[in-house]
Amino acid sequence: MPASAAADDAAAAATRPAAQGAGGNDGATLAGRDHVVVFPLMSKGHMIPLLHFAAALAAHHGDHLRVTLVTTPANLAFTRRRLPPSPSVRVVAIPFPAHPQIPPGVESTDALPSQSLFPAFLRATALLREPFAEFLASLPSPPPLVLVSDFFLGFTQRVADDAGVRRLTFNGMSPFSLALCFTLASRRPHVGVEGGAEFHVPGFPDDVRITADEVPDAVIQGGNPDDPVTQFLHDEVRDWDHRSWGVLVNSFAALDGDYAAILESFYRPGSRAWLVGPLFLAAGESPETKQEEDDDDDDDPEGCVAWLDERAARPGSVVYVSFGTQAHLPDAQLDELAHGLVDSGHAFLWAIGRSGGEWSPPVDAGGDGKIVRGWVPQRRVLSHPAVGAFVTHAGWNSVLESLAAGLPVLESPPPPLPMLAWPVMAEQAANAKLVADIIGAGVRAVRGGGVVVGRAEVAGKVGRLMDGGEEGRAIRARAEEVREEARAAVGEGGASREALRRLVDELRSSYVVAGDGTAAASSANGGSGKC
Ligand SMILES: O=c1ccn([C@@H]2O[C@H](COP(=O)(O)OP(=O)(O)O[C@H]3O[C@H](CO)[C@@H](O)[C@H](O)[C@H]3O)[C@@H](O)[C@H]2O)c(=O)[nH]1
Repeated sequence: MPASAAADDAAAAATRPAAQGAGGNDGATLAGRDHVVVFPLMSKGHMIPLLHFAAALAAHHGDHLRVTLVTTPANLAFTRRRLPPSPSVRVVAIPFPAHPQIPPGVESTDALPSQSLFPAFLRATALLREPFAEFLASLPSPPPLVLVSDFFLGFTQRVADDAGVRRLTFNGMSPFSLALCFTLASRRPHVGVEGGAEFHVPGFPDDVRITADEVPDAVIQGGNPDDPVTQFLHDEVRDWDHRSWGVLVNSFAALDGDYAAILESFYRPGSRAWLVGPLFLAAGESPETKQEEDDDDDDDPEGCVAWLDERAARPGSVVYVSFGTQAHLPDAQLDELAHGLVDSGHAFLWAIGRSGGEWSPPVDAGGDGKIVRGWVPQRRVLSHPAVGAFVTHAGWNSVLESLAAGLPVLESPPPPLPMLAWPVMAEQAANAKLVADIIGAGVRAVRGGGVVVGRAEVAGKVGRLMDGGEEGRAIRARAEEVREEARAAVGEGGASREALRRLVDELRSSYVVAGDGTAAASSANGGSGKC
């Protein structure tokens, strides 16, 4: 273990001489692997689902598996709050590497002073390779059953290979969006297609048609060799991610499992996509949800729930607005959004976070508009009866949380919220397509390179969702069906619960021990197969 690493408890510091190695290919170490190491990217949209994955393992496999969550010191408090107080789960912190462009103490993407520092942040995380390898080597024998790590942490594949440990990659996206982004990036069917013209994506169902302005930014940027994130992915991720033993996916078969096979085709032969979500439901009653019930002030520093409680007498009267933890809108767009919300005539709660910077609203909504720059307990907000619609950037966690709002805490939650899906960056355009056109759980904001969505569109679409008309009712009914499918997926015998059980079983049986006690398989992650 690195000398400077902090451990959650004394047991976490258990070490063994490096000479015993973590290679794991001697017969004795192959049996009895019961340790899962989880290493999320330090970015809320990526961390939260993996914390829920750790909680799900503890809830359903805690009697025979141990989980170690790896993070950095400034993320410890956030991490601990979301993990169950189970003896089978512990947290280890590795110091965040010094980097000339990243201010000391900034260890999560949402704390970056500017989104332009995201590439530098990623470069800093790549410096965790050595301390992480030391940590893995310090673990007592036998080596871990699996390393579950974010795809941005490409070095973890190399460390896992060296240690003889299988690696599951996780990037927080849905099978639909991953399949779409990978196919567009490799086959490029969008190239040369004029503005509004529809085209077919190879391998996708015939009735799924895409237009050029729906192509996710991640694909557009990926085609630009000067883009610093593209360069990082090229240098540190691409050749490693596709060698993973499998892909952990925060979705469920009934929602977009049809795209899993396309996704799998981009990984080494035999690699499987494991749909075990929605992870916040698979985690069950976590400390997080219990805190939610206890009205924990730390999780609601701005008093959002109390503000909504004051409006509880008018169910469905508030629009909730959030663009997640990474998207930044230009001031001109924030102005139009503010005007549009006020013009809609509905009360709104807007979680603007740090992305609001120094911006101040050009219109005064009086007591009917609350703009919040601190943390918002989003899952509580989404299930609050006063809230009637969700204006969202369509980050995948937000989409799932909206579709399954109210679960698992409320037995009979209010109808899920119709979404105005307003993609800003990354794969969000694909999520918006799924939400609005394929699932039918919302409508989309018109987007397009640099185009500001105008106040009239905001007011009009919010009005359509809030005003109790046929469209809003149909969307709610569709979302309610999806919520029941999500509930069933994580329940006893459900597709996601079963996938988690099979994942654990297959990982165990994948470490084959020959009759003489030696390893029958020498490559933990299936050789050098690169797509
Ligand atoms: O004040 C806040 C802010 C965020 N959240 C939570 O933070 C998460 C945010 O995740 P998400 O909605 O997916 O948005 P991003 O943080 O923007 O997510 C990034 O990661 C996602 C998963 O890979 C991608 O889908 C997005 O495009 C990418 O921007 C959700 O669980 C929210 O509930 C809160 O609870 N309170």
